[in-house]
Amino acid sequence: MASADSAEQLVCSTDPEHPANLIPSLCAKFWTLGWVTGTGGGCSIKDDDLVYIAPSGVQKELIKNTDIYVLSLAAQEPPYKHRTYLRSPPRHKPSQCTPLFLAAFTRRRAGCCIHTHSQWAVLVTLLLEQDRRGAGSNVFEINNMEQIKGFGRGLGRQGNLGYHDTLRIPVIENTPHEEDLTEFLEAAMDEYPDTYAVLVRRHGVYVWGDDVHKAKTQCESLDYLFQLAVEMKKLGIPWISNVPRVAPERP
Ligand SMILES: CSC[C@@H](O)[C@@H](O)C(=O)COP(=O)(O)O
Ligand SMILES: [Zn+2]
Repeated sequence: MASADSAEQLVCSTDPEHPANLIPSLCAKFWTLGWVTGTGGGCSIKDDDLVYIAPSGVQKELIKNTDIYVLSLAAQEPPYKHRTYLRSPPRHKPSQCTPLFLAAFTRRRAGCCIHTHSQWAVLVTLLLEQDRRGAGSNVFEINNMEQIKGFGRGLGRQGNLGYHDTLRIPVIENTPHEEDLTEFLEAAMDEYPDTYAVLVRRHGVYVWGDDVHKAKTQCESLDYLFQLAVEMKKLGIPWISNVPRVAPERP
């Protein structure tokens, strides 16, 4: 661990964009959306080699910068089960989501990963569970929706998805302990190399992005689409439609 002074400096900044300040302010916003309620959910930010992590089992909307754990990614050994920290506040433990956040940082070169317990995400996994008819039910698919344009095409690919593209978000089964989700999340990342999110059945969703802005806007777009999908299901409207690709004729 770093000396007490240097460990403090890792989280003390007057810059609101500093990760140790951003995690508390983002979590406070996410709480108002019902994403991190009752201590569930959270987010983590990677800045160069440093990873900033919230404490476990605390009210996420009340976190302070001094509650934040910090580790050096380069100093960790895969599969990241045993981790060493540059800054480790003694009052708590680092988030149980840490190995899942690290999977997004190492496998997807993400700069930020958000985990929500949004009820819309959970409902989508329940609807897919009910519809289970073969392998297709382990993926959420939707097309021909403007908000799909809020998603990147995938790691190393330029631009965003188009209106007619199909957005696919894989679903993994929940496990009794959060850390045990890691290998299933990694397998879903391998199977869907372009995805920026993985749903967890009856639990929530992990969403990441190249930076905080992209992770946040993709998470917002996804939550919008999950809510829309639940309402569409109630109205009997399919998530995949065959809207013609030709532009309508001008009047
Ligand atoms: C309401 S408890 C939820 C936890 O088990 C877990 O799913 C979670 O999202 C948050 O874990 P935490 O270790 O508090 O960061
Ligand atoms: Zn969770």
